[in-house]
Amino acid sequence: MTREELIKNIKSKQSFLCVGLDSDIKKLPAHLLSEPNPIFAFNKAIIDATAPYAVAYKPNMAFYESLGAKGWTALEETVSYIQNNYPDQFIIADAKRGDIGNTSTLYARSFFEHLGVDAITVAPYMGQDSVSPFLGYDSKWVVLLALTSNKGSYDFQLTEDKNGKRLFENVIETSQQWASDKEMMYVVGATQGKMFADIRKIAPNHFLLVPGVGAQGGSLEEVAKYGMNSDCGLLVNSSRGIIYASSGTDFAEAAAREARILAGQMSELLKANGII
Ligand SMILES: O=c1ccn([C@@H]2O[C@H](COP(=O)(O)O)[C@@H](O)[C@H]2O)c(=O)[nH]1
Repeated sequence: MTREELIKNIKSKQSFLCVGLDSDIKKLPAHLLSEPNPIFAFNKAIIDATAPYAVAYKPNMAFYESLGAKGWTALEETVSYIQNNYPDQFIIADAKRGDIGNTSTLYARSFFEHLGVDAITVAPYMGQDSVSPFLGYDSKWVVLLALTSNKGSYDFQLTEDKNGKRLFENVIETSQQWASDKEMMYVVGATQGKMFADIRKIAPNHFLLVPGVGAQGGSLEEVAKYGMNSDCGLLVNSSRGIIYASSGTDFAEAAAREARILAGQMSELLKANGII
């Protein structure tokens, strides 16, 4: 999906919601466990219920890989289901990959050519040759970890060099020499609040993938206040807050309700910022 198509979808849906498919076999509603592929059955119901309110889905690889071959099958079926039934949805593999060049090349092939997702999260720690194999695929994206939502973001990402530049700023500035805002986004945690203003000073146009609202307590209003740009420039993810809103037979309706609430707030924020 191109940047223009993503922006068009955000405007027409009046939403910048990304639903996180962190589908944990141990948390599935009991009645799904007798299905031949419980994770896919769960995802399918969640997708059908939330698609009207979302522009993106983000399956996190850990939840699939931890189940071995069955998990990968569930992932493939989920990606195909979205592509066949909701072709306007942007699909992000939250894989946090990145390795020496020849290994990254095969990761890129696996996610972009085999699985066929639109984007993959990549860790910047190993530098340009670990990231560049993911670039140059038509309409595919690298989502580079910049300033994450967790407490550990303080351990390295916020440390300063001798000129006072923080590591996450270095990552964002340097990586802009590798790719444009048409194929690179950054992960910035919703829990980082006012730090979005600092990020917008060095990356005014890039899309930011923002996890951390809902279960982690980040504020959607604050993210929009400091992080929204004239194209919106945000994909805000919620996983547990949506997909586990109920553990009963009404789980899909409950997910739809949570997604609708978030999308309603997003619509107001898009209007308040003159984007729609
Ligand atoms: O900084 C980061 C980067 C990635 N994540 C991932 O996003 C979701 C968040 O899930 P919630 O249930 O909405 O908290 C999950 O897949 C994380 O691995 C993140 O949280 N922070």
